[in-house]
Amino acid sequence: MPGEPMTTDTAARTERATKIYGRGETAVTALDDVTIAFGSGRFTAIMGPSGSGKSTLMHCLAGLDPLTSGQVFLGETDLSTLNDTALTKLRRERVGFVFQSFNLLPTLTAAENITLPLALAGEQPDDDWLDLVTSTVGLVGRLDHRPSELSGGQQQRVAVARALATRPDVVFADEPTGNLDSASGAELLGFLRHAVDEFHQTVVIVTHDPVAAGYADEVVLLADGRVVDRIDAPTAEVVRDRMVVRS
Ligand SMILES: Nc1ncnc2c1ncn2[C@@H]1O[C@H](COP(=O)(O)OP(=O)(O)OP(=O)(O)O)[C@@H](O)[C@H]1O
Repeated sequence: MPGEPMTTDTAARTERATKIYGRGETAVTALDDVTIAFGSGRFTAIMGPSGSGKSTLMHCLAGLDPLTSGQVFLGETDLSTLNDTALTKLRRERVGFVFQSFNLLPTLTAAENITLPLALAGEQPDDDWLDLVTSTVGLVGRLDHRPSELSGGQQQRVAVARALATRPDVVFADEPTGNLDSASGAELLGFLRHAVDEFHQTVVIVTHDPVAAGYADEVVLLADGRVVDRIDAPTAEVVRDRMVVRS
């Protein structure tokens, strides 16, 4: 029914989302009236040319950046109704992040980095869950190491385990394989895929890489701040072809 909150299996969605940076002549429309839903337990890759609005969409979905107009919902929660304290709490408890640059705290061990979101939220770790997550990403035996004692691939696995620690509604990953060699990148994408298949985790990544997009259930293609294409069950070849058609 019109106006009813969506009760379908949607983890996150936008409704006519517009984001304009700056004002007047220098204003940039980074998102232009985007209405899109991300299904629960699905792996979505956001793609598109540089400057097409990929990071902006992800940041707005994750409550890191407010919209100029329109709405973002995480589950049933309309982010525009939340004050800063409530938004911070939502990000801590219901959203997981993986960044291109790992963003681990150098003085903490891998285990401490992984449980940091729980500590910040004042929650007790669920040891069985953390054991499952750390063994899934192959970190058992490395948990006492600090980031500087880990390879890039291992550091990013810590970041993935940290993102999964709170069992968030959505894990957002911005170019998570951007700083990894292809073998470590493939391994990392395999872990994200496993989290979707085995833990019913919802994952949304931004990537430029058609091979990375091939791990997703769906590709959302942006251009000039708009959704211009969606590809179901993408393969790297199909993604490459569709990107060429649009370029
Ligand atoms: N904080 C900001 N202030 C002003 N303009 C911004 C800001 N952030 C992004 N933009 C502009 O908004 C547009 C979309 O940027 P965004 O970073 O979302 O694109 P992207 O698709 O993620 O690009 P890339 O692939 O290069 O990372 C660009 O024109 C960018 O210059």
